[in-house]
Amino acid sequence: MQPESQNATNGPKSQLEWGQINFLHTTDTHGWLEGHLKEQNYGADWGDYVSFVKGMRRKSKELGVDLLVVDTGDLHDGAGLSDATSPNGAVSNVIFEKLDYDLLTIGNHELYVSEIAYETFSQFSKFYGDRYLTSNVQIYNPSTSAFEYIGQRYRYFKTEHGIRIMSFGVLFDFTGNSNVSKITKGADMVKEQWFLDAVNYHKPIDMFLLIGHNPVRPTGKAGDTGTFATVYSAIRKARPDVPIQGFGGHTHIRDFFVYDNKATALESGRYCETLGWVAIDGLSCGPKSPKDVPHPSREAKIISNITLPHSNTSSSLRYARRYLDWNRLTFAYHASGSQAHTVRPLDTQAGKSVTADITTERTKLNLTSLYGCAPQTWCQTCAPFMSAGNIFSLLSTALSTVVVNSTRATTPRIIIINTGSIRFDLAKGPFTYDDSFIVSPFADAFQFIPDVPYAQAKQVLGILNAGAFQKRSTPAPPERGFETRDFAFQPYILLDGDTCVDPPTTSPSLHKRSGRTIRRSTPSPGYTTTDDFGSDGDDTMHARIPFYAQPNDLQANASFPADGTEPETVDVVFLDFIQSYVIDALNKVGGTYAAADVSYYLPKTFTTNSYLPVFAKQMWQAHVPDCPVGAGIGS
Ligand SMILES: Nc1ccn([C@@H]2O[C@H](COP(=O)(O)O)[C@@H](O)[C@H]2O)c(=O)n1
Ligand SMILES: [Zn+2]
Ligand SMILES: [Zn+2]
Repeated sequence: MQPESQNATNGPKSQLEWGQINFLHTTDTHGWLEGHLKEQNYGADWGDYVSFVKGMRRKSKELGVDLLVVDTGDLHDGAGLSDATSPNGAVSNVIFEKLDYDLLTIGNHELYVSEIAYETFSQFSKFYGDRYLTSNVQIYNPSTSAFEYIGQRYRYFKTEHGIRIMSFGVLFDFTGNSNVSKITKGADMVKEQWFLDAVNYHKPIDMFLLIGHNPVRPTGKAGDTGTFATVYSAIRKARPDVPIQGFGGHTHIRDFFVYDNKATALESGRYCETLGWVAIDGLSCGPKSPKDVPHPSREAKIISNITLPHSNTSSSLRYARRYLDWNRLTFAYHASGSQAHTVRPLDTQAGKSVTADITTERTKLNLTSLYGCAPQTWCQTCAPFMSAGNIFSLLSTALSTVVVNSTRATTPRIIIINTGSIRFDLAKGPFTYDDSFIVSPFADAFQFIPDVPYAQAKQVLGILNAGAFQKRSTPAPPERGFETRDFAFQPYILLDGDTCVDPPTTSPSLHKRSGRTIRRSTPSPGYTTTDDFGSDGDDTMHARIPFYAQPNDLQANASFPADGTEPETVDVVFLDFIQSYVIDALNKVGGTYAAADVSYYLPKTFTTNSYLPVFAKQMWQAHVPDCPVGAGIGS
């Protein structure tokens, strides 16, 4: 938890619009429940969010409207709190569960590892009961010897104010799951009898809620694994006029897509940086539109040139969408009424106790244990691939230095990793046990094929990088839904004693309200989103950060001949996660390799999470500015 007063240069631009029904949406939290300790703009923790939701539920009650809180999956792989335990999520899921979600669904990160999939089935899914939707995801249950849905296929329910909702939770066409689960492709699921029956339910449906770990924007290209358009189309064909509201995820971006004049979908970023907000008015049922607050005013108009079935009748629905930055200033401003006359404290007992739990668990897990002090910041996408500030230039050195099998140390080797194994920027200053998960969380191990003719080996990287959608790394900026985020760990400028949570003005630089004065500097770098409603969705205005697309894979070389000549043969070292792609690539250029030719280059316990700590301990022990003086170096 970071104090809201420290974040006064940027803040919410105005009150949220409230409609008859309203939604808060998280997705791809990936274990970031401690918040961003190095970026104050995303510095709230899960306890702050618990308090915020409480405040928003109270506000919705006072306004006499509905508020639903939704999450769309990917709970692990990205921070120490979720990944330093075995299995991942043993601690973080319990903290996550402090939030009384109305609807949730599963992400692909709940399905890579069988143990985690079973934990999700037996614990997480049971905790949320009929609110956990997995319309197309089943798991093998050894005690019944049958595949069973991990959660519910659908949920029909009535909101507090009487809106009758049919909801589904649909995972994209994911194929990287372990063999204990089964994912039904979206195109097949929509033909299943249970789905058709649910769409044509025997009781009235006022709104469909389509949640899913699934991008909201169809690419329109062959091989699109996103299936929201397929499910939307199936519902729309059967129910031409019923509103459909979607909440998606997986591509880690802020986005809002209009399917037709009664159907839209929101995607709310990643890593507890973004909290999504949607408000809808104009429903012919449910509560009255609330008084004394701004209302949703936008009609949904199709922007995309992708042809999908659409409603042919006019619509009375009006929408608002907003992307909130995940910090206490934002939470206090929107939930506790600081923009109105009554200012209430943000914190609740429950929220404070969650914050305390997070602190205790972080200590128990030793997450602040220090490996070394990074001399600079390296980012994923703010600088061109392999340039000085780009993380892959650092990793290329780190891989060459520490990924070495002592029995083959003098044998030339190429080391290939998928850039998607890197999940976040590496910040200047302390590089801790926690940071090792933040930057590279996976337990992917290094395998190799020995003595491959270099003539073949040197072509592998090009083939992988030219390959269609080999493994997603950083999402390429789409035509819309493109955003950037704050990488620079910018300090926020404060005035002495400034504790105000008033909204900022864009100009002039001095803002006067309630007798308090705040100096506003230029916006800090952060998300600058454009979606189907335009460029006004970000709750806090930021300066744009450059974005450079990165290739699928990175190659590092080591022990090559000192005279610059090409070796005859090399060891081809790669992550087990991309084994099949590397074998296919080698076989495309004359190789005849199979999985039987592959063995572990280093012990299986030396993973993508291991090499940076080893490198940091070797290279970053000297004191650099910004590192805590006297902090112990972790082992
Ligand atoms: N063992 C793993 C698992 C996943 N990845 C990378 O993560 C990407 C998926 O992440 P999302 O949050 O977008 O679902 C996947 O495409 C891989 O790049 C990995 O490297 N190792
Ligand atoms: Zn994700
Ligand atoms: Zn995902």
